Amino acid sequence: MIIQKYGGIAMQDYESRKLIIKHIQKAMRNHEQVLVVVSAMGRRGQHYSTDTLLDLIPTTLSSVESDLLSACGELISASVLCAELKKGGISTTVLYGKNAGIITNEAYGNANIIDVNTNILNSTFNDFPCIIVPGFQGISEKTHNFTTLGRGGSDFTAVFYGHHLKAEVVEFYKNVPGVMTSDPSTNKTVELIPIMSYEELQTIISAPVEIIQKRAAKFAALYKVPLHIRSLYEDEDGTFVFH
Ligand SMILES: Nc1ncnc2c1ncn2[C@@H]1O[C@H](COP(=O)(O)OP(=O)(O)O)[C@@H](O)[C@H]1O
Ligand SMILES: N[C@@H](CC(=O)OP(=O)(O)O)C(=O)O
Repeated sequence: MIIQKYGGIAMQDYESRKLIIKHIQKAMRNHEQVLVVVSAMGRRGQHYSTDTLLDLIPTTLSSVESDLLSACGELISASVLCAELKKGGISTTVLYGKNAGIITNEAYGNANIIDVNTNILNSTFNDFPCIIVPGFQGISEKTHNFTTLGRGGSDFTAVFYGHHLKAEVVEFYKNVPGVMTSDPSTNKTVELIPIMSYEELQTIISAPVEIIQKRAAKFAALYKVPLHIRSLYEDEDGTFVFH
C-alpha cells in the first residue's frame, strides 16, 4: 500500500486537482491500496483554506469551535476530490471522523494522538482500492469533538498512517521539485537533494514555510517511515528519505 499526501497548493483548484487525479491513477496501477490524505484548499484568501475559515471567527485561543471550523477545510477537500475521482470512473470513498480512526486528547489546535483504530480503514480497502481521508484532524476520546493536529498537520496524518498501515512509502506532492538546499521561494541558488537522511531532513526544515511539518518529520524519523517528497507538476524523482 502507498500513501499520497496532497497539500493546500496541490488541492487549490480544479486544474491542479486534475494532476492529482493522474498521480492517483498511476498509483492505483502500481499498488493494490492507495490512501490519499488531503489538506484544505489553497492559502489565506482562497475560499476554503484553513486561514480563510479561521478568519471568520474572532481570534481566540484554540477551542472546540475553532477546531470544528478548521477541520471543515479538509472535509471539503476530501468530499470534492472524491466526487471528482468518481466522476472520472475511479472507485473511491471518503473516511472521516471516527471511521478514520485517529483518536486524540482535548488539546484543541495541537492535539496529541492517543490511539488509532485502522479496522474500518482496512476493511474498507476490501471494497475500494482508493480511500481519501481528510488530514490535520482527529476525534477526541472523551467528547468525540473534532480536534486538529497543529498547523501543517496533514503531513503528520500521512506519516502517522504510513507507520500504522506499514505503507511502502508516503509520497508528498509539492509545488517544488523536492527538498532543496534551501527554500527556493527566498533563495535563487538552490539544488535538489535526491536522497537524504531523517536527521538531515529535520535539520533543513525551517520556519516560516516548512517543506514538511516538523512534528511529522520527527515521527517519520522515530519509526523510519519511508518518505518521497516530489513535484505535483513534473514526473521527476524528487527527494527520498529512508535512512
Ligand atoms: N528546503 C526546502 N526545499 C523546498 N521547498 C522548501 C524548503 N524549505 C521551505 N520550502 C517551501 O515549502 C513549501 C512547501 O510546499 P507546498 O506545496 O506549499 O506544501 P504543502 O504540502 O504544505 O501545500 C514550498 O513551496 C517551499 O517554498
Ligand atoms: N490545512 C492545514 C493542514 C495542512 O497540513 O495544510 P498544508 O498541507 O496545506 O500545509 C493547515 O493549513 O495548517
